[in-house]
Amino acid sequence: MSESNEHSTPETQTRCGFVALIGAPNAGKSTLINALVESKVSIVSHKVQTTRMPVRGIAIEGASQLIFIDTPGIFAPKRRLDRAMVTSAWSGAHDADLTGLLIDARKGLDAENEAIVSKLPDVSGKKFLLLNKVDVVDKPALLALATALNERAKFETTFMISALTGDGVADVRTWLAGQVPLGPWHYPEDQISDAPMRQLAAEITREKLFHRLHQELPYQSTVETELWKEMKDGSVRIEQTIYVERDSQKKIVIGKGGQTLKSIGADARKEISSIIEGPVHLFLFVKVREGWGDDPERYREMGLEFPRGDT
Ligand SMILES: Nc1nc2c(ncn2[C@@H]2O[C@H](COP(=O)(O)OP(=O)(O)OP(=O)(O)O)[C@@H](O)[C@H]2O)c(=O)[nH]1
Repeated sequence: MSESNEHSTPETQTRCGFVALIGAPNAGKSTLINALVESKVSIVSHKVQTTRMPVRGIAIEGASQLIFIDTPGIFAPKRRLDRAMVTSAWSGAHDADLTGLLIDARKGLDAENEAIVSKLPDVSGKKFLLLNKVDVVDKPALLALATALNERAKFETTFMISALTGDGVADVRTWLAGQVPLGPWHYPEDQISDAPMRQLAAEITREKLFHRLHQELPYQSTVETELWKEMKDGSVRIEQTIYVERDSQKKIVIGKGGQTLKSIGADARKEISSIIEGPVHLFLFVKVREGWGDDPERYREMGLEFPRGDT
């Protein structure tokens, strides 16, 4: 295909970007991300409440790093919680460099998809169209659907794929690799496979921390996973640091005789262990980091904020 010479990009010309996939529930987002990322991480994350895990998977294609943002399925919200989920899906798209609209080609342009398409102009980055499940839809219907959708919104390109069989998925990855902005990779190569899990584990510990101490800690206190190591016996050793702003907060987190930290650790360990379905050894450290809140790179690593695609 036309973009294939992208592979000859010199090593220094790395690219990196955030890609959001949006679509109605059951359009096949999880299946597609699994196929794009080829890692067990996205399978695990399917079981986890989505908003906790902004980064769903990372793929490398040539000199490009593609970071897939998780978004919940978009549907017509009836309840308040539904509305929050849908808002979160759209905000994922607003933060991404590229947004792919995934359509279940069997369903075509039904009311649900019409509603999503009508909101697409509000998304600022580049948009592309993915007609999924081509394994079960005949060609004339696909072409008609592609035409109808392209008349309603501006897409850079249209892919016809089967996330299930993998048909056409490599073309999507190659195209994305050429589209994401020039820039350094956000994740070091040796952390790619477990970066989303590190982030999720940090988010879980952070949640337990605030559950215990929400009145005593400033919201900015945060957690980083420094080590994620799969051991020979099948267990995972995780080392995390809780960063606070002042010595007095450090004392609060540790608690009398270390009791508070111990119970936060026990809660977090239990939950991480149930998600990865295996034993976890969790080690928590508490450090004072002054002025850490000014460091946007740190925010990013922790998944608290997405960089905007304005490079
Ligand atoms: N025939 C066929 N089925 C597919 C394809 N892609 C996904 N599916 C099936 O469609 C169903 C929904 O797929 P998911 O990947 O879970 O969909 P999702 O969009 O992540 O769903 P939510 O998490 O609810 O938003 C599953 O039963 C998949 O096996 C495809 O290309 N062809």
